[in-house]
Amino acid sequence: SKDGSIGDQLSYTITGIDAGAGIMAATEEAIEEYGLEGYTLQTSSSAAMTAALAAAYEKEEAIVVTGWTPHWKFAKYDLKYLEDPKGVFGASESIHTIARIGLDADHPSAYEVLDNFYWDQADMGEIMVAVNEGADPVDAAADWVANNQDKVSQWTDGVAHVDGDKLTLTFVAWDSEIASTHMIGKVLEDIGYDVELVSLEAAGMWTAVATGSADALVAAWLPGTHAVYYEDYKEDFIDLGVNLEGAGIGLVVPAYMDITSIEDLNN
Ligand SMILES: C[SH](C)CC(=O)O
Repeated sequence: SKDGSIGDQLSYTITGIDAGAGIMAATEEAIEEYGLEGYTLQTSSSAAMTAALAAAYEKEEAIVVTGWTPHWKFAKYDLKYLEDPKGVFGASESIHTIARIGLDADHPSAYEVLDNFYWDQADMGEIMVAVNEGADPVDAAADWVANNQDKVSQWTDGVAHVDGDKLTLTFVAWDSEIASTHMIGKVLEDIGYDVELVSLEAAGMWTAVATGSADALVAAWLPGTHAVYYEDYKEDFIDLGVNLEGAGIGLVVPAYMDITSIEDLNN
């Protein structure tokens, strides 16, 4: 192609995020399975990845990132997932809510709201886009909750309010989880909890709930992406089920790149 091989254009680099994210393990597996000669997966963060994407897109340069849906990048840029014929990145994922053992006895109202929590990609997207456009996540979450009382009341109707009980939610600073965690934290505050949000790496997020040092997380990507963490801790938490469906992970490139499959990275 015009500027040497695809690998040359990409400097044989896949632009990743934080090391503990499941998508990073999946990408390492893809490098193996597809025999991506000479490629390295760059570890950074969700924010650094989106900054690199913006810079490349601006100059119509080649880039391949570890990408996921829902995410604001698909609204902002013309992007595509590379086909994954070997199915390394799995099929559709759901995001689950995970509670510590004992939460139902200690904080029944929080447990009930977390168990009821379910929303869709458009809901999450509203908060993600607002944050990407400069809003503080606390404000973007509060706006969404204020504007979506019909949906929120389905989670909170009939749930007893509390008076300042302390609650800790853990998450990883992925744009999707910044949105969901701030939102459900605001809902829990509105029924009286004093909510602390703790941002950790993926392993730390899971460990905190599994050891009971945190109360819950709404950031479990299953069945594939967080399978390792789910298996590690499966006796030590309560899976409250799906809070968002139709999620997905994979390798993502700008539409201007003339490749369609992960296999084309070897061209
Ligand atoms: C980056 S996705 C939101 C989740 C994951 O890969 O662990």
